[in-house]
Amino acid sequence: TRSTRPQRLLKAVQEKAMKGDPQSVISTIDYFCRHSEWAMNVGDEKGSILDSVVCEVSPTTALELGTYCGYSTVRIARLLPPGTQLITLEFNPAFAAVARQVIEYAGLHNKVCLVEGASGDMIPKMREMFGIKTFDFVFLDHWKDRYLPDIKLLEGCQLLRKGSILLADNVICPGTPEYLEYVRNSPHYKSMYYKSHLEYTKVEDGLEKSVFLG
Ligand SMILES: C[C@H](C[C@H]1O[C@@H](n2cnc3c(N)ncnc32)[C@H](O)[C@@H]1O)NC(=O)c1cc(-c2ccc(F)cc2)cc(O)c1O
Ligand SMILES: [Mg+2]
Repeated sequence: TRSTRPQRLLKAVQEKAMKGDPQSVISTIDYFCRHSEWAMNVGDEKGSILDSVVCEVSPTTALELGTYCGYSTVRIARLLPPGTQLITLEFNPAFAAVARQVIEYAGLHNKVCLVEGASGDMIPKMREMFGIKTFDFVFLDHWKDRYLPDIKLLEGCQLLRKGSILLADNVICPGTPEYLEYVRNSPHYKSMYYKSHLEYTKVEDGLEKSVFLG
């Protein structure tokens, strides 16, 4: 049967990237998505903004919602110092299988824990599964209508602390109107918008960074 796009992306990584070199895995995926097949990775332009926020926060505990092929997982994990933990949730088993191999190829499997499951089910289990107290950083990149219910779940499970940083992809395209309205008007958050473009295109998109105020 015909391969899937994530499988073709993985093949490009295995054939063209340097094993153990996260930057080469990132560049290979970006090249594949620009010149062969578009894929819904955060991409290089928004990826640079993600990098700068991760460096600024330098989180000890980080959570990613929506792994897909592991592109942003590699971007984040490559910037984390040893002893830190990035937990990434993906509920599609086929995507998770590809992501595991991309993360492994980049040599970052010791810094990443990929959990197969839906965010709504897994968030309440974070504390018992990983001994996590709170998350310093959360990257939201999963179903766009799950962003709002999931931050409310994170709040409800006391997994955010004063100063926790949320960074949300796709707040313009495909768009997360309810989420934006909430974080921009809630007294519990201070938000700012980073204008950019939809990965590998000229379409407007952006990232919303929100600080939880407690
Ligand atoms: C949602 C996907 C990303 C992944 O998230 C996993 N997922 C979902 N819900 C959950 C959960 N509740 N728990 C765990 N994992 C979960 C899924 O299986 C995908 O692998 N991302 C997108 O759909 C996405 C789409 C576009 C896009 C933009 C313009 C277009 F014309 C077409 C598509 C751009 C982007 O930048 C995206 O990020
Ligand atoms: Mg996205």
